[in-house]
Amino acid sequence: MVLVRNPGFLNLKLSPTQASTTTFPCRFPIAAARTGSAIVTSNASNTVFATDLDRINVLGSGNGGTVFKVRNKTNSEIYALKKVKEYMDSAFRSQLLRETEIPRLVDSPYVVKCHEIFQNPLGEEVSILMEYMDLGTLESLRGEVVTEKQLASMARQVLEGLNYLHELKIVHRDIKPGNLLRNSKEEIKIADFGVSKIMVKSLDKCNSFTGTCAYMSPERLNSEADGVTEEDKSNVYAGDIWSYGLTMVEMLVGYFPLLPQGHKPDRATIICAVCFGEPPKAPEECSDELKSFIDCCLRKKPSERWTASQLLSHPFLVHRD
Ligand SMILES: Nc1ncnc2c1ncn2[C@@H]1O[C@H](COP(=O)(O)OP(=O)(O)OP(=O)(O)O)[C@@H](O)[C@H]1O
Repeated sequence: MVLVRNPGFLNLKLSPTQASTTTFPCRFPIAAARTGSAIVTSNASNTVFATDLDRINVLGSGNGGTVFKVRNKTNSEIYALKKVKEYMDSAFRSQLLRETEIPRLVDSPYVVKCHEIFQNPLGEEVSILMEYMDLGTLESLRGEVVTEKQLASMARQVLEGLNYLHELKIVHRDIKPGNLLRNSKEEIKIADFGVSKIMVKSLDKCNSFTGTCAYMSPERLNSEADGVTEEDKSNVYAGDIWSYGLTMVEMLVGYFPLLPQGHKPDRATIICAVCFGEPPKAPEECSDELKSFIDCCLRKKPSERWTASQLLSHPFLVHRD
């Protein structure tokens, strides 16, 4: 089946910086790799130096910083370089820790690769060199026709990435169309660990109100609600599955599915819709398998939601190989 999609993606953030097409030389005040404390980590076999990079244009910006398209002068390789915002307070330091700690652990074809992390000697300025995804985020798919086959391919790739992260005990906490990147090889990868958290010991601080609230699960938005148990609160991975399910429905219908199309979202309306409304469903004309798949992701009770690993063997994905 084919669904005709409409524009209307939810955007609860400020407009991104307009992309510039001007080429200008790299003038990062960041030290190159292997110069004392300058480099934090490297996953690549061929180290890239900050001074090798020419900025091409701005790809976008978010709460965490600005992302540039850059070229390595030595071999013409293209990358995305995220310049993390400069803060000198503890918020900056903890963001820095998250941004630099997690990419070091992650190596999956379904997660945007982090090649290098540059830091200046004082540590107050950090840039992350990433794999460049030439088609941008899933938000750019608005208005396009998405078949169930295409959706299954998209859904599987994101799920492989989530399953990988969850097995490493990493909760992403901000899955949404704007954090899923595409390239022209038809690959989709999870990006942006700005609010991720490694759950090595437990769940502790994962109940704080960070991330994009529109895609947050009911138990995260209102952990004090009747019926939310301690077990529910501790099942933090299920929160990613809710956000994922919502994102997949949005890909199908073309607008944020918890509100009527064209409705301007505000925090209070979203919280009411998530916590007191019925979970969104796949449209009536979809196959039973797709309807069931969405239902398994969007159960209000976290313990009833399927895990990433269970969803990977759901008939909606299995029967579309
Ligand atoms: N690896 C990449 N390749 C290509 N474009 C990218 C890459 N990473 C980010 N971008 C672009 O840069 C934009 C900003 O990314 P960034 O991670 O800073 O913020 P965000 O995820 O949009 O917002 P926030 O951090 O507030 O959630 C993205 O929306 C995307 O268009």
